[in-house]
Amino acid sequence: MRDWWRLLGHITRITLREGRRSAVILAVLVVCEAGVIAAMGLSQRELVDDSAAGATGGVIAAVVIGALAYAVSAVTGRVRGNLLIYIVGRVRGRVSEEIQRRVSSIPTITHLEHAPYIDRWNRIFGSSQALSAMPWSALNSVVAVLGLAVTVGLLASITPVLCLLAALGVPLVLANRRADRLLRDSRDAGTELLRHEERLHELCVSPESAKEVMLSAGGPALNRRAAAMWETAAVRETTARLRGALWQSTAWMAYAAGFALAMVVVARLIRDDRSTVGSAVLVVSLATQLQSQLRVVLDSLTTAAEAGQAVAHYWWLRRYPVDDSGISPPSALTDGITLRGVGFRYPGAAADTLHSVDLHLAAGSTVALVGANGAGKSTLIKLLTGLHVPSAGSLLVDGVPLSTLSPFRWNARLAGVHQDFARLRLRLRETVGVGNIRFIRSPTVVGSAISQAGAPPFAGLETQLGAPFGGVEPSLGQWQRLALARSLMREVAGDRPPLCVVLDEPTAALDPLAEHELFQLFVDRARAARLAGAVTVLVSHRFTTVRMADHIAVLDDGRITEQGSHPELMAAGGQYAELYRLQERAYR
Ligand SMILES: Nc1ncnc2c1ncn2[C@@H]1O[C@H](COP(=O)(O)OP(=O)(O)OP(=O)(O)O)[C@@H](O)[C@H]1O
Repeated sequence: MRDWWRLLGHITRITLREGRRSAVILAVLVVCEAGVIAAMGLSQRELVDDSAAGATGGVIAAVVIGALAYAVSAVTGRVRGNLLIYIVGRVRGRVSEEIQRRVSSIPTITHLEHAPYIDRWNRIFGSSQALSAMPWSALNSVVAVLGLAVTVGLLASITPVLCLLAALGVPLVLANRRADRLLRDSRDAGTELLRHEERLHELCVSPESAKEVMLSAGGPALNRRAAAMWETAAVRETTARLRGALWQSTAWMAYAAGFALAMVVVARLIRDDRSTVGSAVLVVSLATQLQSQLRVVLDSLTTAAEAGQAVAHYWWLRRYPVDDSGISPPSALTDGITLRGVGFRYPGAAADTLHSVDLHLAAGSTVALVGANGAGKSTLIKLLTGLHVPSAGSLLVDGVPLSTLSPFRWNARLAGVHQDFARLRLRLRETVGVGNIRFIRSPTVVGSAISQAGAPPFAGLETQLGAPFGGVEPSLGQWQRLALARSLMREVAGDRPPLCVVLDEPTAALDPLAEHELFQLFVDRARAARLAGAVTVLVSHRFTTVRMADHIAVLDDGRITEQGSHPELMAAGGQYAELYRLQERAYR
């Protein structure tokens, strides 16, 4: 509950910052609207009773109050709705920005790769509306409860038994909510089916997959499956609608019966001279408003509760460790990077991916990681770059644990390309320039990075990339060169040289000659950067490239089985030598 209040305070402060005057007007309107219902009912009662008694002054006063109440109701309803959309929209923008900023400032990628975390983000983003509306749902709840209390008080003032009418409004509102919930649940349950249905259709129309679908002649079967899924979801939704309508009709019948009984009670009171015709009018007026008042109370309580659920996720995010208090990495490596007994298990995985890895990446050297698919090479790269944190052992940078370095300052001293490089379909200048955002507008720096990576210049730096955006669609190899160019941006711009360059199959999509040239380029750079002691870590399945490395580590099922220089490993005659000879024979 403390978290709820703290968040309410936080969102209220954002609301006041975003539009203090609009917020104050809205708050006044919300409070005014609560009094309007009672004023309208009372003015109608006075109008009828004073007309019957021939009290002209009373009639005029009732007409003026009634007219004012109607006018306020009409104006406030419209203005209030628009103001609420405006204010909550602005606050939502700020809240979403804050959430995005926090998510992107987490230095590791664990939270982006694993289902429980991803579900949390989705829930936090999904509830940004409820969070932004928190001050209003809280105020609405308080005002609606007060308004309801006034209505019930007025009914009780005629005769206490009429309070039961308010009680009959509750099933009505609950039935409406149940109908909404049934519909929502059916849609939630259908979401997965519809997502599959959409994916199946996408398979048939997206250029990448359509080729395979055509080859396998599987199009009609996929379409049939997709249609069946859509139908199942549609039937579920229709059934939910019918069930909801049944609940609503039953509750309306009960409310209508209660209303009729209330009118009988009032009629008897009038007959016995214990009440007036005006009171009957008041009952009709209040009874018609009661249901909407109850709905507002329950709706605002629901919104507050929804926000309450989001509160827990929100504070979880706020408390997620984003620690940048660590020390700076050294300006140059003298010893290198050492892995001591490093183990790693992905969150939620049943087994470790890396087991007791001992490896020394000497300053200024080039180290190649080789091994079968799934051996753990990319995972090791992710640990070196701080994208994941080892589950066991230690990773030392010049003898200092990586965990004690500032993750952001360590990031700033990394360069390279990951296996799953991004295809940024922007303008060529931006696609490459994001590698060093300060120089994204510099044609000299961007142009130089492009030419050093041997990436195509296309029709100039402002060329739009990506066929879906009406631009040029680079080939896979060209995309990979663009990723390489991106990774060169920091160095080309003259930033501090990297301490660690990771190249995870950076040239898998390149032809062998291009791969050889590019790797040579990176090796030369690494040698040139020897002063900074940069370590270059390369993952490749091509042994002609791998043999150029100073040190080679062979990974098998998350363990290092062999390591040494190319001649040493060849002389040892182990797995490396066998694989090397196999590839050599294949290329002969
Ligand atoms: N995000 C992840 N969550 C859970 N398990 C993962 C994740 N990424 C990789 N793995 C698992 O870790 C193991 C090692 O994967 P990794 O990508 O490091 O292998 P690799 O040696 O680089 O393979 P390849 O040569 O195919 O690129 C695999 O069994 C893989 O299924």
